[in-house]
Amino acid sequence: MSDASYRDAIFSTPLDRVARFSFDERVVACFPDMIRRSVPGYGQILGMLGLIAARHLRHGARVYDLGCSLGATGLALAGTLSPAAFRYIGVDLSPAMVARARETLTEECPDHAMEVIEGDIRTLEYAPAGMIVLNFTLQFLAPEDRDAVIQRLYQALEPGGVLVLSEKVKAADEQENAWLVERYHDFKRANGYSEMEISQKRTALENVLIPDTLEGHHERLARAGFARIHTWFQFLNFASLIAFKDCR
Ligand SMILES: Nc1ncnc2c1ncn2[C@@H]1O[C@H](C[S@+](CC[C@H]([NH3+])C(=O)[O-])CC(=O)[O-])[C@@H](O)[C@H]1O
Ligand SMILES: O=C(O)C(=O)Cc1ccccc1
Repeated sequence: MSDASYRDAIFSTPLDRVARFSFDERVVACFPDMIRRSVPGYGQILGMLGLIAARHLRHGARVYDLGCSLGATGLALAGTLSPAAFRYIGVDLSPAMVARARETLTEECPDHAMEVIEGDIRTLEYAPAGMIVLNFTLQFLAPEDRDAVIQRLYQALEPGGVLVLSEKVKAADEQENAWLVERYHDFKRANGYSEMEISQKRTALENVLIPDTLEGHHERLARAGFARIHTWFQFLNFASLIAFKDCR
């Protein structure tokens, strides 16, 4: 079993051609370290998911975790909620991520109902769900696919259901955006990334991770039909929103 976790050194050596970033075996091996050192507030967002579910999830309802990577959301929920409280369904397109997530969740949460599906969140047939988590995944879809996905998720949610959407965001104001990006790079430096790692990662993510503005997210969620939308977390250019489907 390959449950070792390594320090992220993917962009630590000079590359003559920086390849597009992809979620392959090399990334899986260092993913927990990478996401913790690269996403301001990641641990706090995960910690709140269980508390949000405890308040808003119908007992026993399905929870989808879309772009689940190694199943961190599943682990966080299982750490807070009883086995009868929810059924977890993680979905990821990367076979390497799915294999590792299945191993971890089977081992760490033997009493909870934890399923991981290898699939594309754009085309998946969704069953009715009480909560859907999109943690840093929508940003990797082509911008023209994002409206349709959010509309499908709205349809899949039960009345009273919630969508939690966490994303890297951009500020509409150029100066504000530049300041946020510079401080984000300071954050990465403070977390041990070198200038070369920061700049090569930036190149690898160009045209792969395309951030929307917070206003853009609010507008898209409203267009899909969500009754109430709150930004409940922001740390530099990283934010999390919660959207409520009306009880009818
Ligand atoms: N169309 C798609 N369908 C399914 N999965 C996809 C698709 N496109 C990308 N992915 C998957 O979305 C995940 C994004 S990571 C999410 C972190 C996690 N949520 C976490 O809270 O730890 C964020 C990051 O690494 O920056 C990857 O595992 C991709 O394989
Ligand atoms: O490393 C970066 O520069 C990133 O933006 C990485 C990232 C962003 C959002 C979620 C996970 C990783």
